[in-house]
Amino acid sequence: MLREASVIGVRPSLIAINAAITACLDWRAALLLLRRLQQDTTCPDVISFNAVMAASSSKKDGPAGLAESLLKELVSAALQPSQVTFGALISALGTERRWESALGRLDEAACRNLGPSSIACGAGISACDNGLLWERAVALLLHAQQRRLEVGVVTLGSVMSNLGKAAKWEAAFGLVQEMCRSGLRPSIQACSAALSACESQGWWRALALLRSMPISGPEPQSISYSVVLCACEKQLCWQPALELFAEMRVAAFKIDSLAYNAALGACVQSEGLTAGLELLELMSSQAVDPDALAYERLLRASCDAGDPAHAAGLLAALRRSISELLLRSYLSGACSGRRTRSPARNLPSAECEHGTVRSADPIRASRTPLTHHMSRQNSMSSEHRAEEVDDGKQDLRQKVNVAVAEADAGPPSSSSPPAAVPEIDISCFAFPEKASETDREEVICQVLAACTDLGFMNVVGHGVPQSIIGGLLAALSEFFRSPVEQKETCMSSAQDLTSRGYTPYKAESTNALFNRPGPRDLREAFSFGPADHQNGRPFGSNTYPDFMPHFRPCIDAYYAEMERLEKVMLEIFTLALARASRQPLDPGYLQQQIQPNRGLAKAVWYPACEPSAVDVHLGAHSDWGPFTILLTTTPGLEVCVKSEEGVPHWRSVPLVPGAFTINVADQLACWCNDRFVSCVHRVANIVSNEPRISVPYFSMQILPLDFVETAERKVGCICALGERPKYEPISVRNYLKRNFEMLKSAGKSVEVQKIGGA
Ligand SMILES: O=C(O)CCC(=O)C(=O)O
Ligand SMILES: [Fe+2]
Repeated sequence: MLREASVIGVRPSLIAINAAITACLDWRAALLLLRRLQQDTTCPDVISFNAVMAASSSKKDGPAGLAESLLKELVSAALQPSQVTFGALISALGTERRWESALGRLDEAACRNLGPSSIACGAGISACDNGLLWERAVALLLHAQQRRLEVGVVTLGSVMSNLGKAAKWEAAFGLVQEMCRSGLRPSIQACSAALSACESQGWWRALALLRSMPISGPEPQSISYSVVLCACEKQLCWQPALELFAEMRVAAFKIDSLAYNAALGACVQSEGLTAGLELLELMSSQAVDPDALAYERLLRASCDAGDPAHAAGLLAALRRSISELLLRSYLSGACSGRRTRSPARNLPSAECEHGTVRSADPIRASRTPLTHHMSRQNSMSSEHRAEEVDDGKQDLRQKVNVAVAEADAGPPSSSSPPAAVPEIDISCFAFPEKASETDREEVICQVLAACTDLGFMNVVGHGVPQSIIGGLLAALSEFFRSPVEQKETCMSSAQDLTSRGYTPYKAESTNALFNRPGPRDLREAFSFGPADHQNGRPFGSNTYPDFMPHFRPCIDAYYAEMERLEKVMLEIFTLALARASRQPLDPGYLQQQIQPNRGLAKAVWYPACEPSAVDVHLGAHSDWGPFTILLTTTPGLEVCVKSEEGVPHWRSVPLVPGAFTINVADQLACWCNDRFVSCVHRVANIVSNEPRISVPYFSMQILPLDFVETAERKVGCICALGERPKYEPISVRNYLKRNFEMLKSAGKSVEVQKIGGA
C-alpha cells in the first residue's frame, strides 16, 4: 500500500508508516522502512523506533545490538524513550541471554521514571531467573504483581520451579503468601509450582502452604490437594495423605488418577487390604485405573493377609497393568536402553501435569567392603545370590569411580545451585522433656525424607554447647599451627588399629583407597576416641600432646557430646527406618546393634594453599560406618548427584552456622536395604588464604584390640514385609574387621598410615 501510495503521488503520513513498520514480521523489513523514513523529510518518532525494536526482539535472530543502537539513535534525535522502548530492548537482551545488561536496562528505565511495562518486567524476571539471581527475580515478581502487571504464566512457573530446584522453598512459599497477603490471587500454576518447590523439601511444608492458600475455586484446589497428597504418600506419611483424600471427597473435588493412586498406596499401607480393596472399587466406579505400584501394594497386602484368592486376581491385573505400561513407555520411546527399577512409578510421574520437582539423584556409595566380599566369599542362599551376582558383575567401587570421573569432567559446583540438603531441628529428640509427639513425628518424617533423598542433612537444635565447640576449634587450631616435630610426638603406633593421634600432611590418599589414580589428600589430622579407655584395652587409647596441657579437656568434652548426639541420631534413624519399612522397631534397636563399638572423631586440617587443577582436598568417597556427624566452619564439602538427565555432577553442601552436617554412611544404608542413601562426597579443590578445619565423628569405628571372633548376633537388613534383603546379615565386628583389613592392604600399597572415614 505504501508503494501504491507513492506511485499515485500520495505522501503517506507518519501514522501510516508506523502502522506499516508495526505490521512487519521481519525486523529487516521494519528497519528498511525506518531508514527510508529517515531519508525522507518526515522524522521518525518514538513509535517508529519502538516498532523496529519490537520486531527485532520478537524474533530469535534479531540482534540485541540493533535494539541498543536504535535506543542511542532515538536519544540523539532528542526523542524520549518510553516503557515500550525499554520492554523491547530488555526482551532482546534476554533473548541473547545477556542477563546483566537486561537488568541494567531495567534499572535505567526506573531512573527515567518509566515504571516497567509487563514486557520489561517479564523480561527482567526471566533474566534474573535464568541468571540464578533469586532474590531479584522474586522482588521483581512481587513488584509486577503489585502493579497488576501481567508477567505471564510461563515466567512465573519458571521462577517457582527454579526456586524449587534450588531448594529455595522459603522463597517460593513466601512469594505465594505475599501474593495472598497483598490481595493478589496467585494463579493455579503459581500455586502448583510453589507446592512442588515445597514438596521437594518435605510434605509438611507443602501441606502448610496448601493450608495458607486462599480458596480459589474447586478445580485449582483439587490439583493443589493432589500435589500435596502425592508428596505425603511418596514420603511415606500415610495419615496426612488419607486425610487430604477424605477432604477432597467431602469437597466433591474432581480427583485425578495420581491422587487416587497415591491414596490407594497410603490406604493399603496404613489400613490394610480390606480398606485398599474398597478404594480400588471406588476407583473402578470412577473409571480410574490403578497404577502398577498400587497393584503391587495390594498384592503384598493380600499375601501378608494370607488371602490367595485376592492375590491371584490382583496378580493377573498387575501383569496386565505392567505390560500395558511397558508398552506405553516403549511406544513413547522411554524404553530406549534405560533400565529403571520401577517403570510403573516413573510413567505416571512423567505424565504429571503439576511439574513435580524431584531432587537430583545421589551417587550411591560403593558397598564394596560388604557386598564384594559377600558375593565372592560368603555362602549365600541362591535367592540372595541372584541379586548379588547381578549387581556384582561390575565392581561397585569402579562404578563410583566412573561417576566421579564424569562429575569431575563437568562444570564446577559453583555453576549450579547448592545441593538440596535440608535443615532439620532435632531439639524435640535432644531435649525430649520439652517435646510433643507431633514434633517428633515431623522430625522423623524430615529425617526419613533426607535419608532417602541425598542422605545428607544439616542438623540444628542438637544441644551441643557452643562453648565446647568453640573450645575444641581453638585447641585444634593451636595444635595444627604447632611445629610438625611437635605434632609428630602424638602419632600412634603402626600396629594400633584404633589409629588415634596425629596423621601428617598428605599421609593419606582416598584416591588410592578407591583404586584410582590421583593425588593424595591435602590434609593432616588428629583422631581421638573415648577418653574412658585410657589404659590401652579394650579400645586402645588417645594420644594427647604433652606440649598443650589444655588440649585434652577440650577434645574429651567434645567426644562425650558426640557420643550423646550419636545416641539421639540413632534413635531418630531407628524410628525413620521403622516408618519406612513398617516394622515395629524398638527405639533403641540401632543403638543395641552398635554396642560395644565406639565412634572415632577425626579433626582434619586443610592448610591454606593454592591447589593445582588436579588436586582435591579430600578425594571422592563414601563413609563406611553407619553415619557421620561433621562439624565444619568453612564451605568446600560437595556431594556427587545425578541430574534429571542422569549426568553426575558435583553440588556444594550448604553450610549452616551452628549446624552439624550429618550423613548416612554405607553400613546404615545396608541395614536399611538401600532405602537410605550413602552418598559419595569430597572436599573440593578450594583456593583459600585460610586453613579449613573440620571434625567428622564416624560412628562405630573403634574395634576392641582384644577382638575375638564369637558366635555373636548379626545385623541383617530391615525390610518391609515381602521385601527381599539385599545383604546377608553380618556382625558389626566382622564388618569393621573387613574394612580395617581392606584399609591395611590399601595402606601397604600406598603407604597410608592412618584410617579415615573414607
Ligand atoms: O572435611 C570435610 O568436610 C569432610 C570430611 C569427610 O568427608 C571425611 O573425612 O570422611
Ligand atoms: Fe566423608
